Amino acid sequence: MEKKKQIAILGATGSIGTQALEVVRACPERFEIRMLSAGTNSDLLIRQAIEFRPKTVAIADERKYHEVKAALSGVPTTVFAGRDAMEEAIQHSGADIAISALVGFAGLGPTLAAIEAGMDVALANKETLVVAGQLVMDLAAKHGVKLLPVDSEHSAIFQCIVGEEHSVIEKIYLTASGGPFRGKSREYLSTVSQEQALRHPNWVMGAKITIDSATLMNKGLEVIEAKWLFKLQARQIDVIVHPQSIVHSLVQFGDGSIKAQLGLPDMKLPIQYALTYPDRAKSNFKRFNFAEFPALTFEQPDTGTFLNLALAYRALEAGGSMPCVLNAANEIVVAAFLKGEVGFLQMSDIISETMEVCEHIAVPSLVDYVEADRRSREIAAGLVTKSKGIYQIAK
Ligand SMILES: NC(=O)C1=CN([C@@H]2O[C@H](COP(=O)(O)OP(=O)(O)OC[C@H]3O[C@@H](n4cnc5c(N)ncnc54)[C@H](OP(=O)(O)O)[C@@H]3O)[C@@H](O)[C@H]2O)C=CC1
Ligand SMILES: CC(=O)[C@@H](O)[C@H](O)COP(=O)(O)O
Ligand SMILES: [Mn+2]
Repeated sequence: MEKKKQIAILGATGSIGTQALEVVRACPERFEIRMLSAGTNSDLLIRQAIEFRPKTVAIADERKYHEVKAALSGVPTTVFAGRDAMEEAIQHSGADIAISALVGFAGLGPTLAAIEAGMDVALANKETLVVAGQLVMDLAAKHGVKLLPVDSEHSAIFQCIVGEEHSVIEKIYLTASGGPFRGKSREYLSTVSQEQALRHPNWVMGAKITIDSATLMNKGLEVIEAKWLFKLQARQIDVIVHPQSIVHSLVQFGDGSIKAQLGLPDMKLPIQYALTYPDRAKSNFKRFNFAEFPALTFEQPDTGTFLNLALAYRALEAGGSMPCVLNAANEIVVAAFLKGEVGFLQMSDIISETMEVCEHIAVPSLVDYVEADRRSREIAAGLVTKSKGIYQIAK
């Protein structure tokens, strides 16, 4: 009987975190939970900890410490709370693999802590690689740990290249659903609401990534993520819109052959593959039925309407701290859009302006990334405040 894989989940209460726990629940003979974390959702974290009895839990919101500690008094779990709680809980967990399922820049520190603790990382938090790709890849190499993609497109590519030499990869195609506003004009987009933007056609996900899908920033972030995961140049990464989200991505090889990975839109499959790699475990996930999808279609992204994809390629070409600046500005505008402070189209304008004015560092250290993130947020927030009045009067 093989030893059970010991798992830490950063962001256990979110969309990826809860689906990861479904995968673990379905395979108790393979997996055991060692660490769980939440931002503020103490109720769910407590229920998860009572069910899975991890060695450690972390709650970022310090005010929830006593509540979580009291609720887990009958469970052999150490509770950490506050700013460094996730790093501490990871270090003390003894896990073999960490699922990085936090959202945004907040995922970087805990993911680095998992790597430093010698854990493999099942990476959903794409922002970690967008912000500090070189640093993360170097640290993973130094500690001899694997970065296993969870993002559906990157998992698809990873599955397509198993057994292939890196030198035979000519290019990759990342598929994009096109989001809820595929085919819409800029005039239409100027009045769309948060509720409309949150209605993804195929996937149920957290709010931030759902807005990123609607603006195509998600695909921009994924282009940068792919560069680091698969050691590719920007010109080797293309985006193709595929509204059915069945073909999760494709790889073209030097002989012209293309491999694709297909399946129903269900994140449990890429999560499970990352946890069992190099094995492919059985599952009872719902199977694809050709009768339900008589046509799988593909079209070019509308980059004249959705400007974020070009901004992401620009950040990738500039390198250094620019992808970090792009990411921070994007986090600010997405939060502002969700609060009704800026309109849909203003998001790209503010990101673009932030990238123009924020200082660029060619070879950043971790401290430089933290500062670039802070400075970009400051600039973007200032631009949000400036445009807020104009947007609200126009509404
Ligand atoms: N959802 C999906 O299907 C997919 C997601 N991804 C990527 O995976 C990552 C997670 O996405 P998703 O699960 O949708 O996000 P959610 O918003 O659903 O979940 C985020 C998780 O992170 C926690 N969290 C958020 N902010 C902080 C913080 N500052 N400190 C500590 N914990 C925090 C939340 O805790 P709490 O619940 O307490 O707020 C929650 O557990 C993102 O990077 C996303 O791009 C990639 C592909 C698909
Ligand atoms: C499930 C997943 O990996 C998401 O990143 C998804 O791809 C988002 O859909 P879009 O293709 O609309 O960005
Ligand atoms: Mn994706």
